[in-house]
Amino acid sequence: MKKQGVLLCNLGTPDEPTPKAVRRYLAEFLHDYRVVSLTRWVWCLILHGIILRIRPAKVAKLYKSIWTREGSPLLAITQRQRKKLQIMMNDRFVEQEYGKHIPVEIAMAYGNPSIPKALKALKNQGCDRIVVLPLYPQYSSASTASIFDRVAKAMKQEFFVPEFSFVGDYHDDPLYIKALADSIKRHWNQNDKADKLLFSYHGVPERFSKGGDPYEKQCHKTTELVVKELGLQEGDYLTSFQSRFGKEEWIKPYTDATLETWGKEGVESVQVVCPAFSADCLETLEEIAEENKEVFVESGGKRYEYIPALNDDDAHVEMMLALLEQRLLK
Ligand SMILES: C=CC1=C(C)c2cc3[nH]c(cc4nc(cc5[nH]c(cc1n2)c(C)c5CCC(=O)O)C(CCC(=O)O)=C4C)c(C)c3C=C
Ligand SMILES: [Fe+2]
Ligand SMILES: [Fe+2]
Repeated sequence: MKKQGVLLCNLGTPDEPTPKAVRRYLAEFLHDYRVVSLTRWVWCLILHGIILRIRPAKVAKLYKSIWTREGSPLLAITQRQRKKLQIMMNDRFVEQEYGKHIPVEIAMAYGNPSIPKALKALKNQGCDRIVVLPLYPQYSSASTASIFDRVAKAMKQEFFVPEFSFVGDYHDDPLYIKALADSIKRHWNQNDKADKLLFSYHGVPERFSKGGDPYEKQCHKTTELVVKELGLQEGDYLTSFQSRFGKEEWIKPYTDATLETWGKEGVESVQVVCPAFSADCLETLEEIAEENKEVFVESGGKRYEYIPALNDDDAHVEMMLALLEQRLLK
């Protein structure tokens, strides 16, 4: 029987909220062809000549505003998810059924802890079968597939490649949908329901959808299933896309433009949930909770609330456990 291990992956984050650390992180991230696929020499000129000279100082300030005593929220939350998942697995999974204890490691596609290091840690614990769970509910080539590439690259120099099982997406998983819907209901119990519920997902270039990336469709499906569970009617909610980067067209409608229109049209209150993010991070805590609040209020809106990501909620970790149970061999 094989010794199995689990690798939880997320996108990555700088080691410190300083221009130097942010530059290092962005350089690794933005060199990935899955993320930006312009002709290499053209992109390298833009990236090294402009972006990596200007963006790190600006973005480091934003990271400083969300940094915690445990470090970057994205990493701190992923560490908490790992800890809870390991405890739940130890409690629930009968060791004899799976051969041996199943270790859980975390890794980031860019920055630390790196995918090669985490895979080495699993290998050192004797794992010869690894389930990789990218914590991206909706598949995208810029997120999920880049993890696939990095896992494969880490194995390139190895004589022995373990057996891998790779989770592609869980955008319509019933436990994920229920956990999301319950988190929204919880928010409604603690704060009154707003005029509108905005489902804001990380955006990708339009080119992705045209090329066959199912991300946009999967985002709409997630919204459809959650609103069904919540009993919302058309007009009560909308799906939008945030975090635009660069000059090309990204999938629409844009989150900021939607909030501006709603504010101007007299919508008084809005609640925003970000189902593409399994952990709170710069894109939710700063862009959504702060920047976009300003957009809405300055356009005439009165009440604006961000509904936190599922983070290390029990229901979220239970969902991870169920996804793994479907893939771990007995
Ligand atoms: C350059 C284009 C980008 C694409 C395409 C993209 C897709 C994408 N990203 C996430 C998740 C996250 N992105 C985060 C930050 C972030 N994203 C981009 C660019 C693209 N993302 C940049 C340049 C940054 C860094 C911040 C900045 O400079 O603006 C994060 C947060 C990381 C953190 O440290 O908190 C996450 C998470 C997904 C899911 C996705 C495709 C669907
Ligand atoms: Fe380069
Ligand atoms: Fe991103």
